[in-house]
Amino acid sequence: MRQSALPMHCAYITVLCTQAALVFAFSSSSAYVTLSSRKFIGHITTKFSAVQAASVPSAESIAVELEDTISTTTTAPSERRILLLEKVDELLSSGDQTINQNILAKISLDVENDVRWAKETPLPFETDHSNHVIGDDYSETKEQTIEYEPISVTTSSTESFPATTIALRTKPSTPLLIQNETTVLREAVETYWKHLSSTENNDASSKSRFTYQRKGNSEAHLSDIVRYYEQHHYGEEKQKQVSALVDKLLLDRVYPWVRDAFLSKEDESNGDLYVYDAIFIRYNATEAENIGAGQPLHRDLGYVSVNIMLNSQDEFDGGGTFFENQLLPVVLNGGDGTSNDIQPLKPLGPGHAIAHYSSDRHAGSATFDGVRDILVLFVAAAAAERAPKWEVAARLKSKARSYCSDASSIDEQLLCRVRHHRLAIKQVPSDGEAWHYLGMALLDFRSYEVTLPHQQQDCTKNYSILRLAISCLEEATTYTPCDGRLQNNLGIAWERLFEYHQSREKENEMSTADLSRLLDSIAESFSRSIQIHTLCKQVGCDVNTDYESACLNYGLFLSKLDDFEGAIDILSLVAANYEESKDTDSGAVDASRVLRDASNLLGFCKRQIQK
Ligand SMILES: O=C(O)CCC(=O)C(=O)O
Ligand SMILES: [Fe+2]
Repeated sequence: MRQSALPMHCAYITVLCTQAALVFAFSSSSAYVTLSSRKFIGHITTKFSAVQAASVPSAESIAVELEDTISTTTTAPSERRILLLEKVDELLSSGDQTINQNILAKISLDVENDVRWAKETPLPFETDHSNHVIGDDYSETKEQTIEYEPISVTTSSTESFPATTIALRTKPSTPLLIQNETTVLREAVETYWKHLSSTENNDASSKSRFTYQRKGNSEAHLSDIVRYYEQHHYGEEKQKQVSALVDKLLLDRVYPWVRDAFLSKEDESNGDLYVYDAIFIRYNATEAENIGAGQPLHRDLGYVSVNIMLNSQDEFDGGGTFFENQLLPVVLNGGDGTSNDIQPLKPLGPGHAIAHYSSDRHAGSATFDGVRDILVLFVAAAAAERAPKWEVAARLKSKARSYCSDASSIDEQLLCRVRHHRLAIKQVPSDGEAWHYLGMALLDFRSYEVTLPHQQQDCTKNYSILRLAISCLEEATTYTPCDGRLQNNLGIAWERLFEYHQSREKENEMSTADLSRLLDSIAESFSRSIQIHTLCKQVGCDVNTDYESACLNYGLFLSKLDDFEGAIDILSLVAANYEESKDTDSGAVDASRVLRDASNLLGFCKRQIQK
């Protein structure tokens, strides 16, 4: 009851509906494409003939607007952000503050509900010392300040250039759990799992809320385990041991560490730390499919994620946590695309941990052999007055779609999404994900507008929205340059601009320089997306669908330019997987459609060359 009424997603994959593959359909005499996988967006032909024949701005105004682009290289970041947001606000006519206030009130209510829910779990809040008596068993482990060190990457060979911290790691002297403590916890989970499998379990609270249901992954919520021991009086001693250990772990080690390492730098008072969710995860390579046991790239909900290793590296091959930002040196320095020195991060050994901002995109790299056990704690803060900005932003982004679904019309729905991401940026102006989603919401809005009957269209406005969407996506790349989906979406957005200019061929010959700049931008975005996904794959991160989409999009783009050889090179990277995917039942419908389209397009390109 309680759980089902409340959101309890420990993590979320950031799904973007327009993070589309351009779906290719082929017939014997002509090729055509429709855009988008989940949603109909538009219709173009191979040669970019007119998409729309509505009234259009003059050639002169187009030229001015192209020059007018808010450049990510020449304008100061803060000034650029202000200019962009002013344009978004104009579109939203956001003088209407009550709409914003209503959205924020809804978000606050969600936060309050989650805090209330967390209070009812047996996991202590930071200031709960008095209610949670640490058991005798653990009093001998002296209270000790957790020592830690950063794991960083350097993006410049200049020594004065600051390194970027990816995560923090506990030092050898202070693991979060000593050996017999990891044993107690692992045994407790085993016992709990046995109990679940031996009983016909209809209790909603013990049903899985794990986001990544995938072969080879098992999980158990820490609160359910503690509660299980409390409720089943599983030998008085045992019960005391498990809850005392969890209390000690949180109150004496995790909270002080998180506060010292992450919150002491914050300028706002963030209130009481608590565990938003905590899960044991077992990755079992034997049960997993051939891609290994792991989790795709995602962000966690919460402020800081603490990932504790529970068993020795001798017991498994692969594994570890991979962070997108580990690619910064390659992506920012235009590296050669190899990642020999990029390895998923691992704590020093069992009982040790790494901690990172929950909003940094990361993945559980594939465990290829054996079993890897971890305990992940998602730590958040229950502020007395209002939720911390980062939490409001995270919720605005993750709720945008569902909260906007009941708007009265499609364009209201789309603008509502724009508004959510705009508000998220107000909370955290450097939130790359919010800029990405804002850009995509604008792109969807513009795509919807161009499907309206011509007399209802305002072509100048459509064009400005497209430019604005592109600028927001570009802004996102300054904060999250290693997001391969973002690069793919930017490629799609640039292509829309190219199509727009193609459709206006008669009125306005685009200058050769502008045209070639645009074509370069499209190719650069798609190839960067492919490069990033390739690197992610090399470190055991499951990005197959995104990789295939980027290859299809790039191949399609090249084939539309009649560069069939280039398209064949790119499409060959994935088309062979189509035959394989037909033999397995693992592929999602969208994924196999992308592969099928890549395979069909490859055949088409080959025939064009033979002609
Ligand atoms: O396998 C890992 O290390 C990543 C775990 C993780 O990201 C999560 O559970 O949210
Ligand atoms: Fe995670």
